[in-house]
Amino acid sequence: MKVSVIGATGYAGAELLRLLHNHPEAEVMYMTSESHTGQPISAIYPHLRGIYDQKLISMKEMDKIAGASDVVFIGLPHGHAMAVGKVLEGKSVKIIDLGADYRFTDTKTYEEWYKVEHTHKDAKRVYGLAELYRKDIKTASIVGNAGCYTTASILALAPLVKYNLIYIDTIVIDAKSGVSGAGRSANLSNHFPEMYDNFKAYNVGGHRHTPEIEQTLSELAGEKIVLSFTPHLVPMSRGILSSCYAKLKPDVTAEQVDAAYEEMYQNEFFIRLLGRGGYPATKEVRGSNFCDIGWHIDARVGRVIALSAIDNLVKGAAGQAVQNFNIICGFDEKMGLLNVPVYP
Ligand SMILES: NC(=O)C1=CN([C@@H]2O[C@H](COP(=O)(O)OP(=O)(O)OC[C@H]3O[C@@H](n4cnc5c(N)ncnc54)[C@H](OP(=O)(O)O)[C@@H]3O)[C@@H](O)[C@H]2O)C=CC1
Ligand SMILES: CC(=O)N[C@@H](CCC(=O)OP(=O)(O)O)C(=O)O
Repeated sequence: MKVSVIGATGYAGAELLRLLHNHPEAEVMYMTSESHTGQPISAIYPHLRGIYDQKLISMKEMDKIAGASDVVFIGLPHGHAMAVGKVLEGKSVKIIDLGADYRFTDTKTYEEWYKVEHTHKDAKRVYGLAELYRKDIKTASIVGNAGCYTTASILALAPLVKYNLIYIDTIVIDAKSGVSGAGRSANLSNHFPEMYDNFKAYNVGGHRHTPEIEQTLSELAGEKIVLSFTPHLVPMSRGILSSCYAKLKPDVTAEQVDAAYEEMYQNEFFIRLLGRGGYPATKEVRGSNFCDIGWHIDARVGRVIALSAIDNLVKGAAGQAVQNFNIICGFDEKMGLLNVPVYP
């Protein structure tokens, strides 16, 4: 399959190139950048030297890109993928957007949280969280790859919601991310002295991943879920650890909770269940497409605490995009994604 990467100079785009290099069925045709057009990608990312030395082109050359590609991956900041989607409309090219433009079934919610007008409202899109929407992704033309915090949090909570084990109005998510989650463009919070040896929450009560998590969990529950989500910035490069709390319904046993996780994920290669009492760690998934999940019952207060760890750039972005690519192309879902986590 011929693929191109729009926004190849971002952390997500570069990670995608790393994974595509190991994909036996993917051939990278074009990669784009607006600020480094004409330069080889390896001049921006020296770790790609000798692997990808082709020159970056502008996404203004979209006709050329579309003509040469079966699938276009988009790694642009939110608000920018819609324009690409519109240009590619009607062409026989599938889109996998790593940003948020195509993640919402209700574009009003997108506009409300992202403060951007949605200019491609009628696009038929599928939410790109493979473990839950695999069947729809198979035939999709536009996949809105799930977000990073959302992937970790939804996967940790889904069995509890699906099997009706918790009070859905008691969900609290406390998530922590490495700094690469904020992208490569520097802002003050990513500046080394601000971030290093520091640990802080941000966007409390208003992070834009809140409605994305609510959208999927509500679909699973069959009723509207609202929840609290608090993200934190941790001084590490990669990784997300999500700690999710909820009140268990009366008489729900620990064994029922165990059975829910096992039943829901028994055939999911990328979900590694650490079981009741398990402690996932970001380093144990680093560089891989795995999502590790453990859960605990705090019987004293009647709560379940589900913990999940992912690499934000892999299962939270580029790896998930490749998983979705495999699904829409009819390949084995694991193709190009069998790399072992990098440890220590
Ligand atoms: N980082 C992560 O962990 C995750 C990121 N994502 C999503 O992936 C997308 C890319 O994120 P990430 O790689 O981290 O971001 P970066 O800031 O690292 O990269 C952004 C990319 O977009 C391009 N770009 C920036 N502004 C514009 C613009 N105005 N017009 C056209 N191109 C532009 C840049 O190219 P140029 O060379 O031209 O400057 C660069 O290639 C975002 O939507 C993000 O939300 C999703 C999940 C996780
Ligand atoms: C640490 C950090 O800053 N993370 C980003 C979220 C990651 C991201 O890129 O958002 P999407 O998954 O929606 O694409 C943030 O909180 O804005």
